[in-house]
Amino acid sequence: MRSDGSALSLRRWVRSAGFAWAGVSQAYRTQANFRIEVWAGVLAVALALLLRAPLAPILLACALVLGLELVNTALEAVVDLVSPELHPLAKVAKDAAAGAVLVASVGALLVGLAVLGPPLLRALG
Ligand SMILES: Nc1ncnc2c1ncn2[C@@H]1O[C@H](COP(=O)(O)OP(=O)(O)OP(=O)(O)O)[C@@H](O)[C@H]1O
Repeated sequence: MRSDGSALSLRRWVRSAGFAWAGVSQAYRTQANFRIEVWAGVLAVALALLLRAPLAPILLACALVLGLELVNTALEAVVDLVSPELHPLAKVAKDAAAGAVLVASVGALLVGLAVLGPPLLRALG
């Protein structure tokens, strides 16, 4: 009985993960900003590996930016669904969600500079 339940939970988890991956893949295909952030993250991780810099802060910063970009994409879709016409509250919602991505991106840039800057300067100098 218990193993049947575990198998069912695993199947549900795999199914949910499939939907979640579809969301990531859809965002990559349709959102230019998401693609830029993915490749900026890949570049930062590659640099960290090359320079033997700490990887954890870079990975965390990338996950924060990409996660918030996905939330921003979801919120834009919901706003467009419920308010296809212009509305001041729709503007507040979209601008605040975009602001969250901006704040995370500036933070990620600063983390990147702090973590990768010194080893990069040593390697170049
Ligand atoms: N329904 C709306 N009512 C009022 N203002 C809106 C509405 N939709 C969009 N806006 C304004 O236009 C801006 C751009 O909205 P848009 O939906 O084009 O998103 P975006 O920032 O271009 O993102 P993306 O390029 O990912 O679609 C919003 O940040 C908001 O200020």
